[in-house]
Amino acid sequence: MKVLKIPEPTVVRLSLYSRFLNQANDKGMDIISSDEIGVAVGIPSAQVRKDLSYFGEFGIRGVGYRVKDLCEQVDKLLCVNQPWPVVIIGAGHLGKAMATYKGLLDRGFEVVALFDTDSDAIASSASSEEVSDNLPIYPLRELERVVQEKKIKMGIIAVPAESAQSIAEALIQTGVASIINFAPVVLNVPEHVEIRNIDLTVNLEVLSFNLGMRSS
Ligand SMILES: NC(=O)c1ccc[n+]([C@@H]2O[C@H](COP(=O)([O-])OP(=O)(O)OC[C@H]3O[C@@H](n4cnc5c(N)ncnc54)[C@H](O)[C@@H]3O)[C@@H](O)[C@H]2O)c1
Repeated sequence: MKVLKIPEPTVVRLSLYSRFLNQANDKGMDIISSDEIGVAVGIPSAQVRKDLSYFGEFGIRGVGYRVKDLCEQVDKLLCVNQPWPVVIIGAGHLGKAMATYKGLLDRGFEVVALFDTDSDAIASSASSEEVSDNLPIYPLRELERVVQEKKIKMGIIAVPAESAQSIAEALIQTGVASIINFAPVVLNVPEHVEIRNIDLTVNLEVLSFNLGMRSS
C-alpha cells in the first residue's frame, strides 16, 4: 500500500475541513466549492484546493466537490471512519468534563473508561450517574486489563503535574503509544510514543503577549 506523506499542518486543516464537511453532509448539501469550504473554515480557497489535491482529481471542474464523497475520503485519510476507544486518567474536573463531552463521540472518539486513585471518586461512580451511564471510574491498577480488553490505543492524561510522568509510563507499559497530556509539564517518553501537550495557559500567554505588544 502506498503511504501518503502529508505534512502535519495539512492534517490539521483536513481535520477542520472534515468537521465542516460532515455538518454540510448532515444538512443534505450535495456539491460544495473550495471557495465555500475556505470561507467556512477561514482558509484561502487556493490552499483548500491544494490540500484536497492529495485525493487526486475527483472534484468536478468548475463546479466543486461532491460533499458525501469528499467527507468519506477525508475521514478515511484521517482514520476517523472507524471508532477509537480512549481512556482518561484522572477523573477530576477536566477528566469528567472530557468524558461527557459529546463532541468527542461525534467524531468517533469514545471514552470507554476513566481511571483515578481517589477511592471516593471510584466508589461514588459505581452508584451515581455523575459521570455518565455505563462509564465507570476504575482504580489505576485496572488500567492494563481494561486497555487490553478494550484494545485501547489512545490515552488522555488529566492528573496533576506531579503524577503525569508516572501515568505516561503506566500507559506506555500497557501498550498505549498515542497520548494527549493536559498536565502542565514536559513528559519524557520513548521515541515510538506520540505525545501531544495541550496547555491553555500557553495560548493565553501568547494572547497576553500580543495584547501587550499592541498596546506598547
Ligand atoms: N491543558 C489545559 O488547558 C488544562 C486546563 C485545566 C487543567 N489542566 C490540568 O489538567 C490536570 C487535571 O486538572 P483538574 O482540574 O481536572 O484537576 P483535579 O484535581 O480536579 O483532578 C485531578 C484528578 O487526578 C486524580 N489523580 C491524582 N493523581 C493520580 C494518579 N497518580 N493516578 C490517577 N489519578 C490521579 C485525582 O484524584 C483527581 O481526581 C492538571 O494537571 C491541570 O493542571 C490543564
